[in-house]
Amino acid sequence: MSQGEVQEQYHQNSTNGEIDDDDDGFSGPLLIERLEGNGISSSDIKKLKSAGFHTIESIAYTPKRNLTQVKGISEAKAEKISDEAAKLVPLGFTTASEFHARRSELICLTTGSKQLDTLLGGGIETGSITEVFGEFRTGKSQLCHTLAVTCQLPIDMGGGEGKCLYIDTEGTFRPNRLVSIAGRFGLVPGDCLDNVAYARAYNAEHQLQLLSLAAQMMSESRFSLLIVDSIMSLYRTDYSGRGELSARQTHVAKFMRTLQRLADEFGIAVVITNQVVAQVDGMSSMYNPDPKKPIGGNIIAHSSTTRLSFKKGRAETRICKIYDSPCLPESECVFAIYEDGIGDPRLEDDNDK
Ligand SMILES: Nc1ncnc2c1ncn2[C@@H]1O[C@H](COP(=O)(O)OP(=O)(O)OP(=O)(O)O)[C@@H](O)[C@H]1O
Repeated sequence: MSQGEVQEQYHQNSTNGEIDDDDDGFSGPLLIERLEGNGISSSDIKKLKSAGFHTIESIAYTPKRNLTQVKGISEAKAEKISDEAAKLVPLGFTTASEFHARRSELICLTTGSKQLDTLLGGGIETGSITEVFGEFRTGKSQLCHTLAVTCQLPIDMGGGEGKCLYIDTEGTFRPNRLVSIAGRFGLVPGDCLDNVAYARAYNAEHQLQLLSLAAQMMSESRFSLLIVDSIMSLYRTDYSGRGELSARQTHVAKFMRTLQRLADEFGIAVVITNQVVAQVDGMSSMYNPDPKKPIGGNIIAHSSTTRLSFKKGRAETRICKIYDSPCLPESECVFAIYEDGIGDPRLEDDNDK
């Protein structure tokens, strides 16, 4: 099946699903078609769309010189398009109180664990990137599966009333996990699966291309979550050695910037998982007997808004520590992995002690 066919199939399936795109409460992004007129033709719109620009926000957040790189868009045209977008998307200063009011309306997606939600100040924040890193079996993918379900819930149940886009780079996505989790939250398993758009990424270039497709799908349907599980694994195999490090980091930076743009443009939550490596510098091993750090260097560190460290606890319990956040203290909590998803440690686990 071609990419176009896959997408069409997805749309056909999703029309029967639970998420209602015509919901009155949905104030989505401004579709790029609204720019037509004032010297901007439908053929210009078509060119921009084929270059991955589907919303006026995406134009407003992009430097003019990037628009001139779109095939068939001249410098003068890029100027015009950019100016028109700037008229519709606020790009100037706002008061802190206005910004505060806007932030207080931010939706958080429930993780399935009350303790974890409390640690995170309500759950996984929409409009920003949350990175979850840890060793294997620490529950990173299990959290992703749980969020792929909870993001579909009504807002008053801790959801985002939107679909989920799931980019899987390691082949660890298991739809049967969604079925088990859907039951716990009272969702119809079939609908729940239809509301998750899944793509397996096969190389770093493909991983980036999938984001263009994601932008198009988000402009056509209501999504509340984008997952990349895991962010660096294809880079580790596609780029090897010190000699390719700079090229790798440039590509990672582009990927992260595109993720942030999608978060800003569509107000979705972006969740990425990351692997860890042993930290070898002397100071860290002096205070920590088993020091591990997430991979991807400063690029990942600076472009993830919230960074969470997962560690294994006893049996099915896991520990989440806030590693970096613009507004949360460095505290931690215990959660657990169950057949029906992430949750708070249950009483019988305490009795085992
Ligand atoms: N159906 C289930 N019920 C309960 N626990 C489960 C279930 N499926 C998986 N787990 C537990 O989840 C853990 C694996 O978590 P997860 O797949 O999220 O690891 P990860 O952190 O993503 O690791 P990796 O880096 O290897 O992908 C295992 O300990 C496993 O026992």
